[in-house]
Amino acid sequence: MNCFEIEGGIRLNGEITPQGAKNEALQVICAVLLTSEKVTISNIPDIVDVNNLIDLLHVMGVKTNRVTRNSCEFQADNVNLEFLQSKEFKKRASSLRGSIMIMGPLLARFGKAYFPKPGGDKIGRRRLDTHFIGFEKLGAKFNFDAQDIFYTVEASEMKGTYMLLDEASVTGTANIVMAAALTPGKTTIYNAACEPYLQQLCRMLVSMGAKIEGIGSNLLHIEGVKQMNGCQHQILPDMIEVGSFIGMAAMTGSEITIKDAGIKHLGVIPMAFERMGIKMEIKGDDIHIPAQESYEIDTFIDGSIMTIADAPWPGLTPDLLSVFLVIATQAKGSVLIHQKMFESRLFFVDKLIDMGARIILCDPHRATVIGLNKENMLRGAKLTSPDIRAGVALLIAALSAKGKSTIQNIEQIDRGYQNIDIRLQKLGAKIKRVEVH
Ligand SMILES: CC(=O)N[C@H]1[C@@H](OP(=O)(O)OP(=O)(O)OC[C@H]2O[C@@H](n3ccc(=O)[nH]c3=O)[C@H](O)[C@@H]2O)O[C@H](CO)[C@@H](O)[C@@H]1O
Ligand SMILES: C=C(OP(=O)(O)O)C(=O)O
Repeated sequence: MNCFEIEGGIRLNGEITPQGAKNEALQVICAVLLTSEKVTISNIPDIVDVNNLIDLLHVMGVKTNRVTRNSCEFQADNVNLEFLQSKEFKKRASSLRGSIMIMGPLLARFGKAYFPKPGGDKIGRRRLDTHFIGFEKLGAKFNFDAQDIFYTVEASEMKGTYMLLDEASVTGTANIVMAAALTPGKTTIYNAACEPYLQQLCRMLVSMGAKIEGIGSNLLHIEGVKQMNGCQHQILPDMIEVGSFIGMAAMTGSEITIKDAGIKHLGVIPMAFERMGIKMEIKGDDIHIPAQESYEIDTFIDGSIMTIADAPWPGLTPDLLSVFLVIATQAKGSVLIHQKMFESRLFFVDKLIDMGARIILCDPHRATVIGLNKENMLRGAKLTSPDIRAGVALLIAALSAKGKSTIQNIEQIDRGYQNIDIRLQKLGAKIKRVEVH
């Protein structure tokens, strides 16, 4: 297990380019299973989760050719379905969450799909009902082996239908869309998730020959096709990285330019940071964050305390709430952070409190933060990263804090942020990766 050692309180300066989006990469890489033809994907982030997924496809028999570290050719013309029952499959597939999205393509193309307990962040209950109810609506038979925690779907015949999803699940929608793309007849999905990840997946599927209408909305119409062809696809910049860098600049009082940020795909993210008092200038597709001595959290129009809450797209992504929480600790003013979707994502506030932050954890979903207005710096501390986004929030806290911090369990951060230490060093951060034996 490695850890980061960080000497905090240093202003950063310079340019940083976001990696390709982790959550889009996981979707579009699973989509290569829909065709026997070659699919080339570029701007793939070189991160643990994505590399594990590529390795999983490879051992399933998909030809993978890494043209560069960030682009890869895939050809799923000889998928080994027997492997899906093996111990090795279970081990590899459960090392991440996104691999659940191999199920939709496998079901539609081969009539069966299996999956063990998915991995990913332990941030509360993360049910998969939406995925399987959707598959069942398309005609699949579902079985759950509770002893082994093993999910099976099989179908001899599937047919398009209307379905209203019980919740706008991101990976659930992706799975159902991919299955419907190759299912005869018309499928209508209402209450579909429509994050940029899904919009990108749908655009990719269309370029593979799928017939999809309503992309970007919560009402998708899919006319199943018999087969799909190869394509080339480029992954968007990672909006969660963009948000993390905006927060990092504000918290450390640094002047940073985020290059090629994919601004038109950021939705309400820039607006939400502006309501936290953070100044930003948009220059073409770059975001320039000037050095700010302080930033003041807005109130609502009636003067009541601001709430930053997550919601399915086009609402604010839950994956940035930990970053909003951490930057609020040094803002002027107060804010209620309301993490509606996940029930165990806010417990890391204990660590921020140890560092000197003023936070009241009201319940597992809500934390009130009373900003210190940079009058008292946070103190360096020994920290452990409980999940990917809390990990990056603690990293931001450590960069801004007085003195030295260590962050353990950085595998969580590496799961989603490409060479983060090296990229931050280029901005002047004193961050060192230390191998712990
Ligand atoms: C690999 C991947 O892409 N992971 C993302 C994906 O996970 P994932 O697809 O697993 O998350 P889901 O969208 O299924 O659900 C996330 C959580 O929100 C709840 N929920 C969801 C929709 C809704 O309308 N109401 C509601 O309460 C669910 O019960 C669950 O607890 O989407 C999440 C929500 O954006 C992100 O945090 C994850 O980073
Ligand atoms: C929760 C996340 O990832 P995963 O769904 O892979 O656990 C995330 O990216 O913030």
